[in-house]
Amino acid sequence: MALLEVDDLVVQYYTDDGVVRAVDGISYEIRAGETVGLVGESGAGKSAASRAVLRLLDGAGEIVGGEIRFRGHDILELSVDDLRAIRGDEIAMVFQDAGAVFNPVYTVGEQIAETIRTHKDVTDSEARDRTIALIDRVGIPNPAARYADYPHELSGGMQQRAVIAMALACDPAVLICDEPTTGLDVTVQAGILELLAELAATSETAIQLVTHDLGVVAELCDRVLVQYAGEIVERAPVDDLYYDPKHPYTVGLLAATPRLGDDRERLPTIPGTAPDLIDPPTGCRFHPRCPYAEDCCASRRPSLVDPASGRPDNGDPETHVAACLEYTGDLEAGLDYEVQVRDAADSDCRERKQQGEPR
Ligand SMILES: Nc1ncnc2c1ncn2[C@@H]1O[C@H](COP(=O)(O)OP(=O)(O)OP(=O)(O)O)[C@@H](O)[C@H]1O
Repeated sequence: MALLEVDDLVVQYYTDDGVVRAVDGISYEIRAGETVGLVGESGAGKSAASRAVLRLLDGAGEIVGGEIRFRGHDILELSVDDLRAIRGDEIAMVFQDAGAVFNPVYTVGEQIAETIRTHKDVTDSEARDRTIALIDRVGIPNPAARYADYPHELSGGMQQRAVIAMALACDPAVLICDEPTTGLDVTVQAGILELLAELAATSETAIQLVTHDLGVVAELCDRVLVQYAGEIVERAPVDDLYYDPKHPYTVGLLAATPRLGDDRERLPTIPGTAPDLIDPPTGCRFHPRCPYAEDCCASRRPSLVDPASGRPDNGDPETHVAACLEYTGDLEAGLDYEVQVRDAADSDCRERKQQGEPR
């Protein structure tokens, strides 16, 4: 059964330049124990979608449509107190920025223990013991001694482990990790990813992993949602997405992801940039960057369909679906992915030449 169900969610930010529709009608569900990747380039609205789950949008942001249900209860209808009871207890978030999680004037251990005391009926010493066990579990050496450290006394990698310990404090049913390794050096990143993989494998905690890195998704996730310009353009079990991607955007992202044994010196990038969400492109939002775009792509908005049959998404999270007019029989020339990968590599090469960079 689904723990978390997001249905036709719409999130807007109000800015001086206009209304940014950061999330525009996305739907998905997450079941106990599974790890689901939400992937896409910067500005796709992944963070907005994830923050909306806990109603943690900042002042400029608003959920203007849709439903978010946790264990069947609509989160958008909950009172602030009921929401607080769920936050950090049943659903926890791991942000990129440890500074936003820990207060610099209290020790890391006190802050984790306080979270436990807020949500669970435990004595001070039980909260302390549980905290030390958590600090140990996330791989911080000398956990009893680290309990008394202030946040700034931990290295960047250790701080991020502490953030994860804080998120795990109450054994949440759902853990939302938003770019949990961004800004950390490669070795530290690998350690954090290993920790999350271990967590995914050994606990019933469902993980929603937000990242721009398909390599990370391949390592950790069971299923993937690909988000582009506020919309989900493809959804698939992880192997299907890697071995048989259906949306030209996903193909571009995969071409830009390094793989084991890759001997290309430089990876291709997707030509163009992510669109402005104040005034997104008409029709398929990817069409201005898509090598296969035809006239109809600028005027018709594709919805998620089963690529094999062209039938609308049946809502089964395991079904592979993609939003491209090719699968409803509307494209005349069709898709030829080898061309896209080659063209992307060529255009990348041309750009570098123009910039005088070595190939
Ligand atoms: N606090 C804010 N105020 C105004 N606009 C915002 C705010 N936060 C995000 N946006 C806008 O919403 C859109 C989606 O941003 P969001 O951060 O959700 O994307 P993302 O896919 O998570 O990208 P990134 O990986 O860079 O965080 C962007 O156009 C962004 O400029």
